[in-house]
Amino acid sequence: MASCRERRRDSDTSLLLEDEEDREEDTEDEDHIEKAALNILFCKRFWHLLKVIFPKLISPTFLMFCTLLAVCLLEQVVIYQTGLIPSQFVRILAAENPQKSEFMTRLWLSLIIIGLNSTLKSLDGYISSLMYVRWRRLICHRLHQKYFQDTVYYQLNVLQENMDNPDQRISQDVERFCKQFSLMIAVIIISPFTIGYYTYQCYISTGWQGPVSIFVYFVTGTIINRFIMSPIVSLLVRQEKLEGDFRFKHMQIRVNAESAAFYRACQVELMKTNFRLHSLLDTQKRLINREFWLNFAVNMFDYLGSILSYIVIAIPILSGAYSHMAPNEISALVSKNAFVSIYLIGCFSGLIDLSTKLTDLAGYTHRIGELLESLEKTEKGTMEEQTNHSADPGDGDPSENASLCSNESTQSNKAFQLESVTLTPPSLQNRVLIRDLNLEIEAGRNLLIVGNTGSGKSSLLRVLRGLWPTLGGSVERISPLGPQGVMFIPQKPYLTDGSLREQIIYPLKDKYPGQVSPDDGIIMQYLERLELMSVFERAKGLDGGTEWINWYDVLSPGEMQRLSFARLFFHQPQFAVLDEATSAVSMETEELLYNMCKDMGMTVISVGHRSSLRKFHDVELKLDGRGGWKLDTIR
Ligand SMILES: Nc1ncnc2c1ncn2[C@@H]1O[C@H](COP(=O)(O)OP(=O)(O)OP(=O)(O)O)[C@@H](O)[C@H]1O
Repeated sequence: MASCRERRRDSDTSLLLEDEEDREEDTEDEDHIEKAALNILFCKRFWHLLKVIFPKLISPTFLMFCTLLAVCLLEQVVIYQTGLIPSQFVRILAAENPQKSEFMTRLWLSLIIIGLNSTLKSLDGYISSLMYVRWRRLICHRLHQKYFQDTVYYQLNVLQENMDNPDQRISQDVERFCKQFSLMIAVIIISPFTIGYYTYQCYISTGWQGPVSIFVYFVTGTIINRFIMSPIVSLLVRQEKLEGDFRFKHMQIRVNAESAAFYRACQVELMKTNFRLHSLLDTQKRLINREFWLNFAVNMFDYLGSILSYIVIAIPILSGAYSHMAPNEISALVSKNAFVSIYLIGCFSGLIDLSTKLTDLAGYTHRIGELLESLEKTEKGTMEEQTNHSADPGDGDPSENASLCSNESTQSNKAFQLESVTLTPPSLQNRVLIRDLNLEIEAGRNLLIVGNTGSGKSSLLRVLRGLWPTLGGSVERISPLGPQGVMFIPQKPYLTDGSLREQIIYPLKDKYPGQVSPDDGIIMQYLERLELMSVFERAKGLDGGTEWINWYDVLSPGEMQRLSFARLFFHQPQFAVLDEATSAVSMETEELLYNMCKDMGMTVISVGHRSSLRKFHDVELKLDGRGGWKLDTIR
């Protein structure tokens, strides 16, 4: 008999599967509605991306494009000459008196043409690859520029529920889009020229019947492919999303391996990870089923095309149009005509083949376009927010301003002035955490924010930082946010990739990369006082840990918090906002840290549960989590 725990696990799995089935049905319905809209959206989003990769007319991308066009045209001339080689040999060898000198000349010419052909083909691939790199750089730069604008990355990752896996879109989808498009571009740009030229050649050899039958064949192929293609695009978009979800699940385990291991969570994590895998594979299977018919149609058209070329050539031969010619001339002409017709059909087949690549391209275009639109919308919202708060000193870019302790000019008596502020979580507007709060945070008056867990303490800090909007009231930010004015130490210590120095000077950029800086002495003093010398040694010095990327795996929570304080002491802002920043250190260390803040003249705004914190503060703001608050002086 299955144990109670196993039964519960089974029921969890079946609930997840039922959930997924419901979602599958919903997506089927949505699919129909989305298909039409997706096609219009594709054109809009593709145009948007084209404007990113071709920013202006005279640009390196445009020059590359022109060079590629020239190379492709030249390549076509050489391909035409290569195609004529067999007919020229047939004419020489099938003549009544074959001439050795004529044969040798033709042989040398053919070798030169083949050499040229190979060079041009490699050049065309080379330029396409260079374009791929350049496009990827342009699109990623554009996305990064918007993503890292103010708090846009926070809003996208935390507050916007409809935007899945922005990281995957930037790192993977852009790569695939650029690769696919760079492979298609040569075919797209050269097709009008080759089709025009070979249609003319085909007309000369076969009369109007040849080109017309090939055109009819192409149009039929395109219409059939169009019908098969449309459901594939929405499936591809979904597959990319599930691919990102699956990768995210593995990343979650990677980042939280220790916590999961403490819970002995292997079974539940196995179930959840397999669930993501199965959702992905089911969608992939549906996609493969649909692609079967697309591939079938594409292959049918490729092979039917070769038969059609013989039908086209047969028409003038069977109607006796070439009966007056010598046998070697007819053979040469048939060989030449075969090449022209087959090449023209090949051009059309190439365009039909593009349809499979186009579905992939459309999927990536939607995902990148969606992200770009969302980024633009969020960026606009943030800018409007900033304009509304134009009285605020603004965030600026703290990393640009690398001066240590040069905050005299920006010193102000107050950090924040809150009037009648009402605050709710962003997606739960009926759950008021704080109602009509009036608060003035001024220099020299340390503020302690207390309340039960979930009562809105960190949320108030989010509002102060401008991450969350308020439901009502006004928040005036008087002191500039950043290492010179108001510096936030979040509840989860944030350690970036890079050396120990980069952790300490964060969010500033390294002023003296790889050199001894004048700040080294002071940094070492802080490391010693905070008992972080063992970290200094393990990191092989301030600049030694470049390959030691994941600090979270190798530092204890207490060490991470002390490192955050080393950062705070390095910057010495006028106001320090500490969100449970000493929860993982001993009371003695907590006392040392607060005393150091006091000695440096910092005003602290702390969130915390420990009663030992009271003695370092002057005022206490108590939240009840239902909107109520109380401000008391601490004696
Ligand atoms: N991004 C979010 N979207 C919606 N609700 C959120 C979000 N972040 C937090 N909340 C909710 O807002 C409420 C207040 O959260 P907050 O983090 O401010 O609590 P807190 O008082 O700091 O708690 P703790 O002492 O446990 O840190 C909680 O109920 C929380 O679940």
